[in-house]
Amino acid sequence: MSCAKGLAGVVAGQTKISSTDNQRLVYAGYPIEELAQKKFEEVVFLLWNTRLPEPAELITFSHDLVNKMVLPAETIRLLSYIAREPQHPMSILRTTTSLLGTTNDVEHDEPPKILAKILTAIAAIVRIRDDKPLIDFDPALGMADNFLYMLTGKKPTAELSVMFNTVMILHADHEFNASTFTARVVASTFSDYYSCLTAAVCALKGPLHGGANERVFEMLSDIVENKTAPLVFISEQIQAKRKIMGFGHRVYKHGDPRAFILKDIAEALAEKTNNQVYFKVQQQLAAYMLKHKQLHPNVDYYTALIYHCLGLKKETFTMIFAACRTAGWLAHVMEQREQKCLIRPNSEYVGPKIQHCVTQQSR
Ligand SMILES: CC(=O)SCCNC(=O)CCNC(=O)[C@H](O)C(C)(C)COP(=O)(O)OP(=O)(O)OC[C@H]1O[C@@H](n2cnc3c(N)ncnc32)[C@H](O)[C@@H]1OP(=O)(O)O
Ligand SMILES: O=C([O-])CC(=O)C(=O)O
Repeated sequence: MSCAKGLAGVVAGQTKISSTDNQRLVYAGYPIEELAQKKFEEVVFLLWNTRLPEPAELITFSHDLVNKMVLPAETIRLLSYIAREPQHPMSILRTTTSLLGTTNDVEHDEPPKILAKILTAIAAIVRIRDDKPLIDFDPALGMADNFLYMLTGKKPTAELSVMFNTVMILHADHEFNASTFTARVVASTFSDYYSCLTAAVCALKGPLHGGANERVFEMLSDIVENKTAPLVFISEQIQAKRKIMGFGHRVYKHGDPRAFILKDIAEALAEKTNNQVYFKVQQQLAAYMLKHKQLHPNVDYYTALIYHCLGLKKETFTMIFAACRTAGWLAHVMEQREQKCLIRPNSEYVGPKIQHCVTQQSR
């Protein structure tokens, strides 16, 4: 038996939720470019039902999601300790996701409540770490607006609301990426929702996956703060054979379709918040990477600047990604459960040939 390194090119299962075929991202048949201007809840409905909601259904669905954006008092009490720990926020989120699966009402937790709770928990982690009071959801706002409000304490303007909904939609799903596949493996054993999500958070944390967005901003601030020439910086990194975070993709070899949309949002927000210096650096790095490595920015490249412009700290960036992707993880967990099939591939054994233990008598 031979194996494909990193399962590259291997079709590991079937899904109706999303596709990256032909280098395009499509959710349940709808191109991402057409969905980008919708409300986050509408896209969540699409991912969970593989159809868009009727107007009345959308109102009920959104209302239901938003009204579930509360945490049990006991969870908040525990979070106020856990979130202050010095570990990385993604480690805090890993523990929090697991913790959410141990409260008394967990038996009745279904995807809408789970998604709502995770968003609220992420906002709470950010606020607690900043020593700021927690913000209650506003029933007049949608889910993405509430999430941003609960994170920053400011109600988004109409313009910001459109941008943030787009950011959340573009991160919501991506077929069999590493974290979603992890969630599906756990789901395939008929484990519970929170176990699947906890495993997914662990996979997303790594720098080759969702953890890249934080490293992108680290690189940008390093360049800006040290007044290094971007082209000098990048050529040195490439010569040293280092990977440049936010570039390259396992599936997209001609550019990540999400990055094209996110680039415009990053540019607009950078201008609004006086952060153009970072955007200019990003443009120079991207031009170098295309010319010398034929590599394009991925989804994590421009979101790093977007989150910075929203006033978020870089350590929290991957949690924001996790919040958006929870919608997709839940869709895949539901689908995997319906498929009723254990994921258990084979391995190619490359260890020592058959040998025998030397017993006392044969010595
Ligand atoms: C949400 C997401 O997960 S999007 C991805 C986020 N991750 C990152 O941005 C981390 C940086 N990027 C990478 O590490 C990779 O591009 C990955 C892991 C995303 C995809 O990689 P793979 O498809 O496995 O390709 P692989 O890592 O084997 O790269 C192929 C070649 O391109 C090079 N390459 C790929 N990405 C980069 C990069 N960002 N910087 C420099 N070189 C790179 C590799 O060094 C390799 O070169 P080689 O053939 O000379 O050894
Ligand atoms: O699909 C992947 O490998 C990674 C990715 O872009 C995502 O999860 O959004």
